Amino acid sequence: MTTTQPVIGVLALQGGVAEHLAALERGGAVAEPVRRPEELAGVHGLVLPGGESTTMTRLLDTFELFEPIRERLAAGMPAYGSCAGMVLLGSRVLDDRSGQDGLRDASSAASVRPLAALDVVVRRNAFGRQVDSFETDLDFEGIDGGPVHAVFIRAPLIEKVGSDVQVLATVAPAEPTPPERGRQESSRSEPDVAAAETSAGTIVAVRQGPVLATAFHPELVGGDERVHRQFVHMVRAC
Ligand SMILES: NC(=O)CC[C@H](N)C(=O)O
Repeated sequence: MTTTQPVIGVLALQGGVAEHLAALERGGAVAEPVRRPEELAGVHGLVLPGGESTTMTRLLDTFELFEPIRERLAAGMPAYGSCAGMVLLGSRVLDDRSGQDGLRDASSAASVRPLAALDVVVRRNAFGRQVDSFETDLDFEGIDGGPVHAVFIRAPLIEKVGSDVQVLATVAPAEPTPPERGRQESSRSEPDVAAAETSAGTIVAVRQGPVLATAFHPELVGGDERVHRQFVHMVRAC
């Protein structure tokens, strides 16, 4: 349409690239896939999509994009990460509770190397097997027009935030699942309990300056691009 539309890149190494490109276009941006440093240089902001943060870490190295993206972020480029993208934008990454407690920071040689654009501690695959994937409606600070429908897929959550980080949405405490009639209490599996505790009041969307992150996938909800529109506004404001 016009030159006033910001150009927003979507990191296109793996994951839900097409959905983000479409949501950004609907949200008022010119959206471009980014696979090479030269493509990164031409965008005003960048979306890091969902997928697998370990795989994306490897691909960022292979495509020689880790350092250029880190530098742009350090220089104030607006960014939005969903799910695995949120993991990559964090400062420290914890593994899921079933694995070793892999506390990793931006300087360690680990399977997930975060870009450290957000002062948060992120736990991968945090919701446990019972709620591996789920959908819910969330109040989202700064987004009008009612709750945002949120799709969580093997989602991370944010365990700690720095003082400059604004919490935009949390998952409400889960209702404990009543045991089925006639079912032995002892037959209830561990993950039921663990999942209920983990999802209680946990942080699933944050903003720090020009960086936005959600543990869920708004790009998968057709007909509602309010989160992407919010990011387009953030890019315009920079
Ligand atoms: N839907 C997703 O992006 C899943 C994220 C994935 N579990 C990870 O840790 O990278």
